[in-house]
Formats: sequence, C-alpha cells, structure tokens
Amino acid sequence: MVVPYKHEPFTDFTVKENKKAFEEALKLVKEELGKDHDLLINGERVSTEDKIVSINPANKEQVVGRVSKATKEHAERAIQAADEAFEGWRKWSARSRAELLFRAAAIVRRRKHEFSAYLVYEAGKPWKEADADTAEAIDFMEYYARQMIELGEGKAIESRPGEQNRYVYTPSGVALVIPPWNFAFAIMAGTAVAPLVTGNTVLLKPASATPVVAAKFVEVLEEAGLPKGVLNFVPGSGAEVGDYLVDHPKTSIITFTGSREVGTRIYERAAKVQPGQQHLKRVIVEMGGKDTIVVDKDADLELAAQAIVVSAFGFSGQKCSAGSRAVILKEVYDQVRDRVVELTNELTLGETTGPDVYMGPVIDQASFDKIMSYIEIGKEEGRLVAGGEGDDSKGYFIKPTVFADLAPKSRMQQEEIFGPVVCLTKADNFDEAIEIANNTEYGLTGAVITNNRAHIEQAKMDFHVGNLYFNRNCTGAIVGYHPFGGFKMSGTDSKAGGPDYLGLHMQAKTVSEMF
Ligand SMILES: NC(=O)c1ccc[n+]([C@@H]2O[C@H](COP(=O)([O-])OP(=O)(O)OC[C@H]3O[C@@H](n4cnc5c(N)ncnc54)[C@H](O)[C@@H]3O)[C@@H](O)[C@H]2O)c1
Ligand SMILES: N[C@@H](CCC=O)C(=O)O
Repeated sequence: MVVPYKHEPFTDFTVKENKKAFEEALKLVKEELGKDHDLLINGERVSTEDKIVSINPANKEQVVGRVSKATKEHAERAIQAADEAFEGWRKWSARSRAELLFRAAAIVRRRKHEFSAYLVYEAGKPWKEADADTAEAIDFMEYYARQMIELGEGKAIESRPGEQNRYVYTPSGVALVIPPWNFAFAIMAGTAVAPLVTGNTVLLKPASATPVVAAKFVEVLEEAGLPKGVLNFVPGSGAEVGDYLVDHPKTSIITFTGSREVGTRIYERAAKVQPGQQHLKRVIVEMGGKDTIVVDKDADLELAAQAIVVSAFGFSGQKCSAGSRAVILKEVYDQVRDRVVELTNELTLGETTGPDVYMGPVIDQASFDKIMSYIEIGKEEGRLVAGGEGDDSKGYFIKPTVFADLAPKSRMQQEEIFGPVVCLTKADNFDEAIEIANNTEYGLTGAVITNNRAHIEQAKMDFHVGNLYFNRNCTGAIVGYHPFGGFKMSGTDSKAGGPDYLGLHMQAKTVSEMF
C-alpha cells in the first residue's frame, strides 16, 4: 500500500533548529564547492578537458563546480547507450520503476538542506525559494510514482462475449530532457523522472548556469538503483549538443522548458523527419510568460498590493509565472500603486547565504544586461516609481523595480523581462482589464483580486491562461494541486505535476484477443 500523496512541507526558518540545520548545510556545501563533475554515459563517468564553469551569481569569484562538457561524439555514444538500455528498462514493471522514484525521493528528503544549499550557491536562491525548489523536486517524484502505479494497470475499456480487450500504456523510447536554470532542481528533476518512470530512457542536458545541482541529482538516481544507460548526463552547449540530439533520428521524446526563442526552434526542428527515423517525435515545450495580476475596484487592496509584490519579486522575478504586469481599475489605481511602492522599498536585496534576504541576484551577466536595458526602456515608456538601479561589481544585483502608467501595448507590457521589474497599467473597467490581461502572445499564469462574484465567473471564462488564480499571487504552483503549463506562446500546456502529464510520455496500446 502506498500512502496518499501530500506535498512536501516547507521549512519554517523561524524555528531555531531549522535555521541552524540550514546554516550547517551551507557550510558543508561550501566546502564541496569548486569540485569537478563528470558526464555519465552508459553508467560510466567521462571527464573532458573542456568544462562548464558554474559560478555563484551573488559572488562571481566563487566557483560552484566545474562540469565536463559533452561533444557531439559523447552525445552520440549516450544516445546509443540509451537506445540499448531501453530494451531492458521498458520491461521493468510500472511498480518497480515507481519504487525507484520513491527511493530517490527518500534520499533527497534526507539530504534536503544540502540540495537547497546548492541552489543558494548555484542559482542565487534565497533560503525560502531554495527550500521550495527542493520540496517541489521531491513532490514530482512522489506524485509521478503514484500516477505510474495507477497507469500501470492501463484504463478500463469495454469487452464483448468472446472478445477480451485491454488498453495499456507503453513507453516511447529515448527522451531528451532540456530544463532551464531557474527551477534548477524541481524542473530538472521533474522533467527527467517523468520519462524514466514511464519506461523511457533519458539523456539529461542541464542548463549551463546550473549543472552542478543536476550532477548531484544524477548521483541520487544511481544510488536509488537506476540501471546503466537508462539515464545519461550530457551537459553541453545548446547549439552543439542540443541541436544534435533534437535532430537525432533515435530521439523519441523531447521535453524542453525554457525561453520562447529556443522552444520554438526545438519545436520546428523536431517536426522534421530525419533519414532513418521511424516515428514522429513527441515534443513538450514549456516556455515564457508575461503574467498579469488584475485588481478590481471591489477588492482587498492590501491583499492586491501584497500579491503584486510577491508575484513580481519572488526569486527576483525569474519565474515564468512571475507577475510582471498589474492591471488595476482606475478607482483604486493610486492607492494600490502607492502601497506596492511602499512594500517594494521594504524588500531586502543581497547575498542569499544570509537567512533574512528577500531577493538575491539575477543569474548572470547576460540577464543583468538585458534587465538593465529594459529598465532604460521603462524610463522612456512609463514612470519609474521604485528601484531602477543595478550593481554587477560583485554579483548581479538589481533593485526591485516598479514602473507606473504603462500603455497596455508598450514593450514593457508585452515582452518577458525575466527580472525584478513590475509594470502597472490603469484600466477603465473590468472588461477592459481582462482584455489587457489577454493582449500578449503568452498565456501562462494570471491572478484576479476581487470580491465581485460575477467578475470571478467572467474571468474564469475569459482570462486565457493555463493557471488562473483568485485572491492570491500568481506564482507557486504545487505539484498535484496546481498542474502547471501555459496557453498560446507559453507552450504546449503539458501541465507538469498534473494527472495528464505522464500520458504525454507514453503510447496507448489497444490489445484485443478473441477466445
Ligand atoms: N513554462 C514553464 O513551465 C517554464 C518554467 C521555467 C522557465 N521557463 C522559461 O524559461 C526561460 C528561462 O530559462 P533559460 O534562460 O534557461 O531558457 P533557455 O531557453 O535559454 O534555455 C533552456 C534550456 O535550453 C538549452 N538550449 C539552449 N539552446 C538550445 C538548443 N539550440 N537546442 C537545445 N537546447 C538548447 C539551454 O542549455 C537550457 O538547458 C524563461 O523564458 C522562462 O519563462 C518556463
Ligand atoms: N511552477 C512555478 C513556475 C515555474 C517557472 O519558472 C510557479 O508556479 O511559480
């Protein structure tokens, strides 16, 4: 019997013992920083001369780890190994594969703070965000394992006298997993274990900014008993290894999470049938967002301001779900804007090894430069009312920034900035607010703050996003509770952490026998 799924609780760092335990984990991980991490191909460690050097974005001098970098030749060996391992792995029972995930979840749970500490150093996550990232990784394993046990039985269909019919799920083959750096543990682990538990073999190509936490997770899966060749670890350049593996005729599934630019490129390339390819590739692409919080005139305005600030500045706005725009009805606009500015000015910014820092750095120089250039655009298109400054002398720090009075179609209100910047726009009425909320090419998350029941019903029908929230922030989906994925150019709406997700990694087979 498996106990019912419940999400992993978050750590309360106001409890003295928890704070101390986390400080110890930070100390322990600090001693491990700078180590080398190898590729894993067919169960064997492979070290290369050329390395991806992962650094702490809060302290550019601090090397988190040096990770071997795969070439096309390594990628080819890895895909051949995964293809061979598929024959054995696909025959494992659903239950045995699920149990492997339960074991991996238990190992991570025992080393929870250690993994979160890696996220503090490698992704610049504040404690709370790192803890939530690790909890989500555990949740994905626990949730998908249970889902697989259920799906292992197939689904009920009709039979007739003399005819026995079954409807079962079978794995597809080799899956290429390409995660982003922003949920460096949760999304990386979730998108890797979903194809594994469904019986596929995997090539994991982690994001170049956060390969160390991925290398640590690969060790956990080996410890949990994954046979050789079933998971291959091939960090490398997107342009070289990424394209090669996307195009490869033996790739069956591609599961990508990242930018619209790279996601659409992969989607297009994967559609082309290559010489020797005997199947159509299944492609999951989850991309960016330009997510809106709508504030009605009849609403709890303190809640609205809090929701805007939390959604905009959690993990420095580097979430696809980040509330980077707020559309506020004219009657309450000034009041909400002023409170948002007040709350924003109270936020703390700094190195996240300390316990009380709300916001850390952005991930790297390219992000820093991009966000700062958007801040310049914002000064032309709107009115800067908070923040606006950056400092990249030691790490990549940008103050939480608020722009007011943006036109709904301005660049600031249309393009994904992926940093600590929120833009406010005034709407004449609720219909117009929903129209503005829908007017971008994205459709990932959104929230409505209102006490008006009719408006809640209207938004349920008309606000076109994959994850719609009422009277709360628009970030922080929890596995099994808020299946996650977006509409429009936000992606294929795969709904990670939901009941339909594993099905995307399998083929349904009808078996009919006459007696
Ligand atoms: N919708 C979601 O669920 C979701 C979740 C997290 C992040 N995101 C989005 O991800 C973006 C930020 O992440 P990022 O900066 O890591 O995105 P990115 O697109 O730059 O990179 C994502 C991954 O793709 C790889 N890659 C780059 N070029 C490639 C190529 N040619 N072929 C194959 N792989 C290639 C990268 O190495 C990385 O592992 C934001 O747009 C954010 O909104 C979306
Ligand atoms: N699932 C996360 C966002 C993932 C993208 O960055 C959330 O709901 O905040």
